[in-house]
Amino acid sequence: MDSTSDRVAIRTQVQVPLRFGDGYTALARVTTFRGLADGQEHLALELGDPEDGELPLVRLHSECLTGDVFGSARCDCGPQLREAVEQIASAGGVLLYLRQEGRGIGLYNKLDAYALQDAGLDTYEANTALGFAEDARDYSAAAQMLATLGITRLDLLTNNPDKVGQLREHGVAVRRSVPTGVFASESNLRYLHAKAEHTRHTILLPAVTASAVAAG
Ligand SMILES: Nc1nc2c(ncn2[C@@H]2O[C@H](COP(=O)(O)OP(=O)(O)OP(=O)(O)O)[C@@H](O)[C@H]2O)c(=O)[nH]1
Ligand SMILES: [Zn+2]
Repeated sequence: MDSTSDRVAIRTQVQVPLRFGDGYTALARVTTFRGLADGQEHLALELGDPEDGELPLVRLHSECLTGDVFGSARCDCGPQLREAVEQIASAGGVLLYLRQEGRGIGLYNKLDAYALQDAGLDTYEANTALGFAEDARDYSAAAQMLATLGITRLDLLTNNPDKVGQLREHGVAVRRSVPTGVFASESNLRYLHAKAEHTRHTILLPAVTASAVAAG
């Protein structure tokens, strides 16, 4: 852990009851922080309680306004977020909601990348065509948040090996990664294939069809 973690502190903790459209409810303790490395307004949602001797289940969820809020079918973020809340509330753990829209390039740039994808580039090629890294996310602040909450050992809900690797580099003991569901549809199949092939996300997918390619 780098020395900036020493300066990170809890700013506020509040209880937020969550209620989803289908009636599912959960109670979250939401924590905000002072002094995070990247200065962003990241949130921690603590849900449930791990059984004695069990490790907390943790998800680093990267913000996706279009998927998380509006239900965009271009990606799998919305269903992953909902699944994560349920799994963590059941197992006990924390969801870090990280303000890393568009894999760290921001919302407008992500939408520019969508336009390039509609012209034929894949999700990573579109980032580089815009002058960004393929994936600009850095999980230092996430490691600081976990340390501040006293979480040093955990199971990580993800298919992304980079999240596991970066957390371990920051001294977090990730025991194992727990795969998320695969929420494939015709609209997001090409995007999911690019993640599996390009950044080695551990997701098993059906073959891309001609109509899925057209859908981007
Ligand atoms: N730049 C860019 N960002 C995207 C695109 N589609 C989704 N995102 C962003 O990608 C982030 C989610 O990352 P993913 O690569 O889908 O999944 P992950 O978080 O790496 O992996 P999991 O933990 O397994 O879900 C969110 O911040 C989305 O806004 C895209 O086409 N271009
Ligand atoms: Zn998304």
